[in-house]
Amino acid sequence: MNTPTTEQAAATEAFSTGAHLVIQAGAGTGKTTTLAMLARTARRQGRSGRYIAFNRAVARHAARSFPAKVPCGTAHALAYTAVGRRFQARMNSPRQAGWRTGAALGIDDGMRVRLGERTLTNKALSHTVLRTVTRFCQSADPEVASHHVPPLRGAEPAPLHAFLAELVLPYARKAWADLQREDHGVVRFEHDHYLKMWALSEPVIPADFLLLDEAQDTNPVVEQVVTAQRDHAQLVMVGDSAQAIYGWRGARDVMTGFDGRQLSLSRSFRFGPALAAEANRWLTIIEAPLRLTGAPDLKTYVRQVRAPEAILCRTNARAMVEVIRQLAAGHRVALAGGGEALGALARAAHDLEAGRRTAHPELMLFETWGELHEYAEFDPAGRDLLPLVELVDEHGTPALLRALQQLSPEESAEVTVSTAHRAKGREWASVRIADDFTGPDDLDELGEDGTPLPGPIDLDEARLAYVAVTRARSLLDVGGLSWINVHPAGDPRPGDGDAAEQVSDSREQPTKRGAGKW
Ligand SMILES: Nc1ncnc2c1ncn2[C@@H]1O[C@H](COP(=O)(O)OP(=O)(O)OP(=O)(O)O)[C@@H](O)[C@H]1O
Repeated sequence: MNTPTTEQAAATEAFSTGAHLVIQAGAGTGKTTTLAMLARTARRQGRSGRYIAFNRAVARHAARSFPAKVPCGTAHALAYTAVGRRFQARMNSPRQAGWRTGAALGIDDGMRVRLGERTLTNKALSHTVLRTVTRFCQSADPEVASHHVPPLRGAEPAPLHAFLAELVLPYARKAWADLQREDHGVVRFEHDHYLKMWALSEPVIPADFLLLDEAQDTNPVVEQVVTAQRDHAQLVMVGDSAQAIYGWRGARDVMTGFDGRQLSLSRSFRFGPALAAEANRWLTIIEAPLRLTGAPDLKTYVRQVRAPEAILCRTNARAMVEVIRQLAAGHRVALAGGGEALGALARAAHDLEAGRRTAHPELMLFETWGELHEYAEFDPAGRDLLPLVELVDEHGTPALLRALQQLSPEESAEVTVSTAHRAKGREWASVRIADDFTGPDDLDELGEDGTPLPGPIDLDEARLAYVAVTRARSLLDVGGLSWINVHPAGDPRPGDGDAAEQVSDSREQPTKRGAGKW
């Protein structure tokens, strides 16, 4: 058993008082070990409770170090026991195309509606109806409403979206009503559906304490259920606000603003002081309350790495380029999360190039490759698709599909390519940051030396950079993030007002480069 650090001892001590807690656990600081310490303390006090994670893999990892009597599971598992099991028969129904579900809900097969410059087909409408229900299920709202209707690529302007919402809502409400039937229905029953039904039933979780992991990226529906327990259960929100990178998907950082005693874990067990210093530059930019301390006995070098174990990219398109390069160099390559999503996009691009509409949910409003090209190049809403469009233009879809077929499983790969988003929660001995983590554009102003001043750093980009650099144990090649070495905010001195002005919060202004999905 590990001897607790001062911070771990302080967390255990605070936990034993029964107070609500927020534990900011920096990257690699032994979060699970600490939570298991809390769980053991509770057992000694004769208190019962549970650990809640956002996915099963994380819950299983925690269960390995937790006392047997403290269950580790997901919010979905709790909801399944309470509500979901009643819908078992519906969950096993075969998958069917969205347009068939749409037809069963009354969407006419031949339906075509003009949406600005684009045409909404029955397929696109059906898909949007189902996405609307999912978004409602992930929200804390009591009813399906127009803000749950997802923005459609190519039809983002507000009047078009309002028109779309009017079309979608009656079908979405019908779909939600259909889902209430336990025995059979026309909409395929998914896990998010019973989670929402459970949340709407205002459940009381019988527990003296609840440990919510990854609390910096919590769905509003889970946040609502967990925070509603605060009068009878001790709540412990654990995670790292500096790693909140799913805000664009509707996740919320429940830790910031939660009324509880604030604690932190800052001593890294993953890497040494040199990497901690690199991570701290980003934490300073984010204005996080936490600064990491590297493990003195671990040597981590920050320098160029020729053959890293992992290459972390900002976009999926760049990940694809890295896969092609590594294959060309004769390496066995894995793509974290597999190649399915990119394969679907490559096939969609292929359809559009052939002048056919695609069934890909993101690109359903486009009729030709040229249309998508124009959207990505000239519409600010489509700008994040530009890397993908350029990738297809440069390599061609057959080459992309061929490369995806040559992927190896991670266990046997020499190098794993991943997006920074997918790399969250993971670690490798050596990591290189890919070149698509470019710095902010220069301002129009010139500095004293006559060169253009660099623009402010987007805070969402800085959080992603922090996640990326903290994945390495022994070697980090900062690669595409090297621009931080010459940016005024890269090494701010205490009280350096100019440097503090060199950051911008994308919660206030939309990010220039989109959410970083593609
Ligand atoms: N007090 C301690 N003394 C020595 N080693 C420790 C201590 N606390 C945690 N560790 C070690 O740190 C490593 C990471 O811990 P753990 O598995 O709890 O982290 P995690 O929750 O998986 O990851 P992260 O901290 O990155 O979120 C483990 O090898 C663990 O044994």
